[in-house]
Amino acid sequence: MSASRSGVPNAASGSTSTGKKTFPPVDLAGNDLPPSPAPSSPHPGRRYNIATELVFTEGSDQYNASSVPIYQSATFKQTSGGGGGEYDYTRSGNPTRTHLERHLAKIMSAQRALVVSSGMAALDVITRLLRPGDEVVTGDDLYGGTNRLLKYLSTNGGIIVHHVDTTQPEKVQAVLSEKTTMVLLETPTNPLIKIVDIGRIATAAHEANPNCIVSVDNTMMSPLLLNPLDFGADVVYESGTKYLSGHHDLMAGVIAVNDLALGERLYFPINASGCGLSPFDSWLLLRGVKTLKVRMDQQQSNAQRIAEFLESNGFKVRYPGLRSHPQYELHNSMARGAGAVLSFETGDTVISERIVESAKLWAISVSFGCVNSLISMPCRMSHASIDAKTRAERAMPEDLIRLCVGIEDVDDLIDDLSRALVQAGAVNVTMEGIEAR
Ligand SMILES: Cc1ncc(COP(=O)(O)O)c(C=O)c1O
Ligand SMILES: N[C@@H](CCSC[C@H](N)C(=O)O)C(=O)O
Repeated sequence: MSASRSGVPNAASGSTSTGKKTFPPVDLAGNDLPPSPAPSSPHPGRRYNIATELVFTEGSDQYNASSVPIYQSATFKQTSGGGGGEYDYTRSGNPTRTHLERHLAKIMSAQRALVVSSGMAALDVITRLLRPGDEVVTGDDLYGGTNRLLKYLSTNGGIIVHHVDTTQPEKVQAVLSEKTTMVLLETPTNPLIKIVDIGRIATAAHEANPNCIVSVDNTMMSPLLLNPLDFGADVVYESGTKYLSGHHDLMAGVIAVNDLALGERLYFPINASGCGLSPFDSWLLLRGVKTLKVRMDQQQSNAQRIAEFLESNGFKVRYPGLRSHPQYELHNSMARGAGAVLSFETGDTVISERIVESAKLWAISVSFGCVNSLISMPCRMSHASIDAKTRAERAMPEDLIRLCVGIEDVDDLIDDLSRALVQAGAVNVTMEGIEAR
């Protein structure tokens, strides 16, 4: 059994073909290990189109169960006093979790995937690579919880965090230096739906410091629509609470890498702190992933119709599926779709509040990526942990409404939204229909 207890043996460290230094492997105590031979492919690799790969899993248990069992066991019997079992303890590794990790590695075109208890736990694990004095470069439009964790690390952990407009690579370039040990990107950003050129920023970051870890939060896209590792990212992570699971019945986080020694570094805090995903949630997530494509196809086509409906009625809509999005071309050069989250402004916070409260089919909830549609006001909900002064500095409109589109009948969703817009006084009703005030 490997040192990882998670199904993937240690890999050799050294330099990549781009000259980028990689991490040496570590043992269970976190000590550096001498390089070991690179393993043969740790996951079977992708052979079929994504819709097939999402549902096709290889390997099962000794009974060839069609649905991989939930190994609801904290501990595992060993073959001798010196250990010898493939698993010893679920905090360190569990067969249901391993099965999910191998499946996700394949889906994410990564050498290794790790699953943890939430998207924030994933970011927490990644930021444990940082040391006091390290510099992080990140965006000025970020999920509120990401902003909160980075603020905590800068206040209490001696980490210097630079928030810049990551849509402008020259602004990123201006703060990059050999002290930059991590770049954290979101694209599209939550909630302003700004697009970030992952390849350009990853290249600049690695030029500034070959050891810099470029990490991309892929929650808004899912591996179906974007593979940040293909554009030079070192680590991709996402909240499995969203599209991957799709039913808002679990919390999960996924981390994926191509550098196996880096993967082992990331596994260490998962085992040490115990944030690995539980067997039951691993099973639920594995089940959810299988329907990712059918859900996303429907959510995305609904989102496109709704974005067009709002735009054609005079609202300023932020959605990368609209040709009017200022970074439409950039987004489509990286991604295979626009996702199902869009935001729009009404020009009046009270009117926005009334719209949110008048909608019936749209639940007033945080989160996104689920089969049912949600409506929210980010400044008061998902991003309320960013103080009002910072929100204003970062030009986050207080009246912003975020729509997270589900798989319902799109005409029902549009009818409900139109009724809410009229009821809230957000539109003038004309002979032709409605138009933003
Ligand atoms: C873009 C983004 N990243 C990360 C997270 C964190 O995920 P989780 O809620 O699963 O911790 C969220 C939402 O919570 C998010 O919107
Ligand atoms: N009260 C929570 C808010 C979670 S927001 C969840 C999601 N990322 C979204 O953008 O809707 C908190 O403080 O973290």
